[in-house]
Amino acid sequence: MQTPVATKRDMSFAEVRGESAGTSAPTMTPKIRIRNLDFFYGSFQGLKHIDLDIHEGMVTAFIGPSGCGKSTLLRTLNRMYDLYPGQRATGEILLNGKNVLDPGQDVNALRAKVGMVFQKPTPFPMSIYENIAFGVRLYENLSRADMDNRVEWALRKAALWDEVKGKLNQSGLSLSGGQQQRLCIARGVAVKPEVLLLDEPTSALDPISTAKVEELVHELKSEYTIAIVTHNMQQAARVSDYTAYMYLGELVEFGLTDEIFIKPKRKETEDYITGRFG
Ligand SMILES: Nc1ncnc2c1ncn2[C@@H]1O[C@H](COP(=O)(O)OP(=O)(O)OP(=O)(O)O)[C@@H](O)[C@H]1O
Repeated sequence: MQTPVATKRDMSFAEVRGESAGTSAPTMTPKIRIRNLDFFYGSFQGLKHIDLDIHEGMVTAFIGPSGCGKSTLLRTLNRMYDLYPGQRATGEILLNGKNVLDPGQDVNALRAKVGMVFQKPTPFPMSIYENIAFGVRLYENLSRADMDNRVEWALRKAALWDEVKGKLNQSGLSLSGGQQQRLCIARGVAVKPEVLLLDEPTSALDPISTAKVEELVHELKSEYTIAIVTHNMQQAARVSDYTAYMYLGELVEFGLTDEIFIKPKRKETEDYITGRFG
């Protein structure tokens, strides 16, 4: 009889964390390694000693009660906080092995590799076409034909092409909320990032648009590493491979989504998942 091949769903927490479990099962490749990460808003510590691996080609969900630090953690990954005085991070965030917190890190280059989509759809006040071309031009000098192809490619990736192909010159603001959010996702993928950060991307959307964005996350993960913050535990269970449960700036538990939702190791996680918390 043949020995069944281990899938990622069969792996133990130790293997998921890259620790040796004493077996020959393959270990996952971390795209981002977070080590001893602290984050401060002035004197307030928003993140405490976070250690976490975000695996390549997988979806990692950050869940936890309001104010636990989910968005803060997401915003450290592409140094979005740099724009705000008094906010600082210490520790290591290794992207492809290089610490993005190093003072010498080119922040624009980092944001090209690590794109972000925000909670509220934020199209630029310009045409649908320009919403996508604008970001691409910051990083690449494409011919008109190549840019046309890139815009179409990104809109197809975001499952929006069929709805907008006849009106690319109309304002991005003329689209519905759900379409605007998919336009923002198209804008995010258009620059071909390695990692896509989604901060509650469906919280302002109706159930049909939410389902479309969730499908999209599923499609995109074959090419991108995705981290998603969500308040919606069903959504985390549906879209993610790994889940990180946070509380008061600390990472309480991290593991395969199936394990976190079916058999969490920590009582705090179980209380949150089962709705006994808060
Ligand atoms: N600009 C800021 N200045 C000071 N403190 C902040 C700032 N932004 C967030 N915080 C604090 O940092 C902590 C973490 O906030 P964060 O927004 O990361 O939480 P969250 O888990 O994403 O919450 P929510 O689910 O409500 O969006 C909270 O205590 C919050 O009050």
